[in-house]
Amino acid sequence: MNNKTSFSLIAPAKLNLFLHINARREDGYHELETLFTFLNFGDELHFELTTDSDISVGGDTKDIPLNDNLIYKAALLLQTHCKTSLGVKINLIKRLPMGGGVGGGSSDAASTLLALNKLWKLELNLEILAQLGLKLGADVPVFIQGQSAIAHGIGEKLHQVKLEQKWYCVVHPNQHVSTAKIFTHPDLKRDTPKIIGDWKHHTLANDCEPLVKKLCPEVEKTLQWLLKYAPSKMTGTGSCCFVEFASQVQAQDVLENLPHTWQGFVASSANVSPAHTELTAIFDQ
Ligand SMILES: C[C@@](CO)(OP(=O)(O)O)[C@H](O)COP(=O)(O)OP(=O)(O)OC[C@H]1O[C@@H](n2ccc(N)nc2=O)[C@H](O)[C@@H]1O
Ligand SMILES: Nc1ncnc2c1ncn2[C@@H]1O[C@H](COP(=O)(O)OP(=O)(O)O)[C@@H](O)[C@H]1O
Repeated sequence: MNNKTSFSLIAPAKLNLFLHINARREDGYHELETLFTFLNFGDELHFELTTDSDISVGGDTKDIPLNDNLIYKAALLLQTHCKTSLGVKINLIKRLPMGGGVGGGSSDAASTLLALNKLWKLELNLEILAQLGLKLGADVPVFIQGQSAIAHGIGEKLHQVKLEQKWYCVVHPNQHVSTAKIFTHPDLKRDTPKIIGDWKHHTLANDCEPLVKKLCPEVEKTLQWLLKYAPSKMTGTGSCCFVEFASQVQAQDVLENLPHTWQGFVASSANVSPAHTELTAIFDQ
């Protein structure tokens, strides 16, 4: 292990390649089954060690009050858990749309936990970091474990899967969809049976899609527009929609034709989270 006192780390996007909701639990959370893949595109976080125990977060954070910022919450949680007197100065470059279903906030939190575990030399294992991460959001553990996976439970029980590398064009229809609003809506489909046997032999869908399309016509319009190129899907609780291709050129072609009212990006998928790949390169090589 080296003694780096400052470095940058990606907080990659995720896609839910399918998302089934099986039941609603008594605590309001939902039992789900979802297939996570990571993308080679995301926010960028810069970490600088300080010895004064202060945690500061700067950069593209204007819209989020410090105490609500998942980066700050993650750093504080880890500092408190490990009773360290070290601090950190964090800078965020935000590239992922907020409330877009690509997991930006959760990924920021996970990359913060992974980075500070190294910077503060805490040596917690991924299991402990994932348990801490779960306190911040149901999506955080998959970013901590860093392997494409089918998730069960509320998203924290992970079964690693190996997927073929694909190229995606991800489109943000300029709509913010609140995860809590979708999960509390009476019209959400919550009764998809659990997958029995191999998931590849099942009809796979995103159970949030019909409701989000109804509440948010721009999402419906985006999915329709993308259909010209390939079968289109929504990720998570929206609002981002995506199409999958074998080559970068095909995905880039969609992006180049995108109506100006929407934003998008092209990225390849990865079975190992790019945050883990980068951390290994920084600390273990
Ligand atoms: C739906 C998913 C699928 O990947 O993604 P997003 O679209 O938000 O990215 C996630 O499970 C979201 O994870 P995350 O965004 O971390 O959720 P949390 O902060 O824990 O919870 C946000 C809200 O969603 C609801 N929630 C979340 C997860 C779950 N399994 N059941 C739920 O009912 C809870 O009511 C909570 O109020
Ligand atoms: N660092 C952060 N980046 C993004 N969102 C954050 C962050 N900290 C807190 N949030 C809050 O989390 C919410 C969900 O954000 P995000 O993870 O980007 O969406 P989604 O879960 O739909 O992918 C945002 O609307 C925002 O209020």
